[in-house]
Amino acid sequence: MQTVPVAVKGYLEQKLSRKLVHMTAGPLFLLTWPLFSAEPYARYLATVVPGLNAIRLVLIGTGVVESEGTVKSVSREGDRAELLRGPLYYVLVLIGVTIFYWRASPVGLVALSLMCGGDGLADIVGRRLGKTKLPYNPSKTYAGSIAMFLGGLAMSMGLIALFCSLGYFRCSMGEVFPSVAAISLVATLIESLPINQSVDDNLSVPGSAALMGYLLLGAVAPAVL
Ligand SMILES: Nc1ccn([C@@H]2O[C@H](COP(=O)(O)OP(=O)(O)OP(=O)(O)O)[C@@H](O)[C@H]2O)c(=O)n1
Ligand SMILES: C/C(=C\CO)CCC[C@H](C)CCC[C@H](C)CCCC(C)C
Repeated sequence: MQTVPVAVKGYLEQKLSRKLVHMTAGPLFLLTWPLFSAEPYARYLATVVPGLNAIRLVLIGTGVVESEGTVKSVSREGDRAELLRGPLYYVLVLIGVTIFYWRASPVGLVALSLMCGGDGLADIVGRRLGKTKLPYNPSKTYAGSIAMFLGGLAMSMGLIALFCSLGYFRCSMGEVFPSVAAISLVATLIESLPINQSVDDNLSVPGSAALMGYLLLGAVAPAVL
C-alpha cells in the first residue's frame, strides 16, 4: 500500500490538501445559494464568483498572471497549464449547475456532490486504503470506488434534505433516495473507467450524473425558485 506522508512543509500533504479543496469548494459555494433572492437574475449573480475564478485560472494557467500558491494548491504536479484542465472544468461545472439547475432541481446538487464529495473522497480513501485494484483499471481500487459511491450519495442526500427543508423542492427523502443511489452508482462506474486521460473526471462524473438525473429525477417539481 502506498505510504502517504501526512505533513510535508506545513500542515497537510499537497495531494491531500488539493483533494480537500476539491471536496469542499463546491458544496461551500452551494451553501451560499440560499443567500440570494428569488429574482430570476439571482442565479446569474451567483455565477460571478465562480466566473471570476474561471478567469483567474485561465490567466494563471496561460502565464499571463503569476501565482505560485494557486498553482501549488490546485495542480497535481505543479505545472500551471494543469489549471486549464481539472480545476477549470470544476469551476465551469459549478457555473453550469448554477445556471441550468439552481434551486429548481435536485439534479444539480447530485451532479456537484458526486464531483466534489464522491470523486474527492475516492482519491483520499483509495490512496490510503485501496488494496484490491479494479480488474479493468489497475490505477483505481474497490475501496476508492466504494468511497466515491458513499461519499457522493451522502453529500447528495444531505444537500437535498437541506434544500427541501428550505422549501426549494417538493420531495420526500424516501422518494428520491433510490434515484440518487442509482445515479451515484452509474457515476461511480464511469469514474472507475480508465478514461481519465481522454475525459477528465470533472466532466465525466457530473455529466453522467446530470444525464441520469434528467432520466430519474426530472419529475421532482420545484416549490420555489
Ligand atoms: N476509484 C478510485 C479513484 C481514485 N483512487 C486512488 O486515487 C488516486 C488518484 O485518483 P484519480 O481520480 O486518478 O486522481 P487524479 O485524476 O490524479 O486527480 P484529479 O481527479 O484531482 O485530477 C488513484 O491513483 C488511486 O490511488 C482509487 O483508488 N480508486
Ligand atoms: C483542485 C480542484 C479541482 C481539481 O479536480 C478544485 C479547484 C477549486 C477552484 C480553483 C476554486 C473554486 C472556488 C469556487 C468557485 C467558489 C467557492 C466559494 C465558497 C464560498 C468558498
